[in-house]
Amino acid sequence: MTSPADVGIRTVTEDGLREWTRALSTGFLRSPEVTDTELEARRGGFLPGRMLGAYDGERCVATFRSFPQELSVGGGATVSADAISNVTVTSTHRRRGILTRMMAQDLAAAKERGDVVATLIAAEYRIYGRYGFGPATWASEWTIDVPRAGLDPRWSGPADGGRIDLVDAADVRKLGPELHTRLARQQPGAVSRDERWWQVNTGVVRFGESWDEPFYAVHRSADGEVDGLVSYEADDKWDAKQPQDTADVNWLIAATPAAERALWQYLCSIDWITKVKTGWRAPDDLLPFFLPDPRAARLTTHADWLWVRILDVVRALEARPYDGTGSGAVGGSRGLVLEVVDAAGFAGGRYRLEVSAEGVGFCTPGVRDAAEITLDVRELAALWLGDESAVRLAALGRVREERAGAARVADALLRTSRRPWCPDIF
Ligand SMILES: CC(=O)SCCNC(=O)CCNC(=O)[C@H](O)C(C)(C)COP(=O)(O)OP(=O)(O)OC[C@H]1O[C@@H](n2cnc3c(N)ncnc32)[C@H](O)[C@@H]1OP(=O)(O)O
Repeated sequence: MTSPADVGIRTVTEDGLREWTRALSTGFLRSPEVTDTELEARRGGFLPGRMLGAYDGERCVATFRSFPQELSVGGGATVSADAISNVTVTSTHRRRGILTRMMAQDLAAAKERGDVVATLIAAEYRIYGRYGFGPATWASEWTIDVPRAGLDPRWSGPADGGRIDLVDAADVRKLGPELHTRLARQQPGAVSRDERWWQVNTGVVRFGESWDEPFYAVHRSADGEVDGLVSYEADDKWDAKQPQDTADVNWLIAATPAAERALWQYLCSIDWITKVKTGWRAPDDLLPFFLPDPRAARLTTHADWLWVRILDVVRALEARPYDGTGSGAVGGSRGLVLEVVDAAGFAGGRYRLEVSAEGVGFCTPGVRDAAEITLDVRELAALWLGDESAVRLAALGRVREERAGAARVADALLRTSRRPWCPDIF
């Protein structure tokens, strides 16, 4: 067996895409055959310098890809992210440190570029904490038992002058980007969708030989503005002459609660549909409470979703808006001194976070004041967008209070009234 040192990591050239794609499929337990269709799709997403492969001789045995992304942090602000995807190590070469080497190389490059964070959606919970990532957003999936929901079976279109129309893929590519930007601006945890995202998700770019066109429905407000869009599929299930179709939501985005309600109501009103599978929603989604009987929406999955690795603490903490000032939480003190531990050396140090009455954060690095709270950079990632509670992490022994009550101050500063949510998988 080759020693780990003989497995070289290098950036992938366009010529090497077929071999790299074969390794990617192998790692994800898909057929290793690389079709010309898939190769063409991969070529379209090729970013020089951002794809890594590990090679044992000429054979690619590990894959890693990153691409530029904007991560919304609330209040219309975003930070630049190094989005990581397509991470695989072939089973013959696992647990020999190959991922660790690829990750170190990619994160160093991201830091050098000036990215504020790195992001990923983790296949398994236990992989990425060791590299400084923490779960910054969670996602929930419900299955709605439509007959139990208590909705009025009579005509149920929007009563506020809005309307719902079915549209086709070309309309989605035209209308979707602006609507998504509108949603992302107000949704901490949302990530940017580039033109390619819309092409992949409307069948223009295809990885497989077949594509089943989904249904698309748009919600327009009373003044004609597009403020909601859903992509869904339906199976064709019958049981004893009774229609038992499930509507499977690929994605649903809405910029207003009215649009969101109208689209769920629409999905639950389609004849033959007895179940609606919601896809990945915010953990505090409005959905169950739109239904007269919220228990008709059964929670089928609740799991960590977007993992974040903070590379630049100052820019991360200054980018997001703050609801609270943290004032008065501990003996009238305002702000917080955090000791951030980062074994990889990207973001460690002592920082003071202060928040003005207007909700603007100021972060000073290298302060000499005594730390009030000590935490690893992965815990800071879980707290950063407001989802996790420092008091909870302190109870778990993952945040250390150097001053009694400091975790409560952290919560008063960092927590948000609605939870962050990332609607996408990448
Ligand atoms: C963003 C994404 O793309 S998510 C998709 C991730 N990919 C997959 O899940 C595909 C299947 N799995 C794989 O390809 C590989 O097993 C990987 C990529 C998860 C790990 O690659 P490896 O090269 O084996 O990891 P590496 O040897 O660098 O492991 C480093 C450490 O992480 C641990 N580790 C790695 N994977 C796992 C895991 N799935 N569960 C628990 N621990 C893990 C190792 O035990 C090791 O621990 P140690 O440092 O204490 O010894």
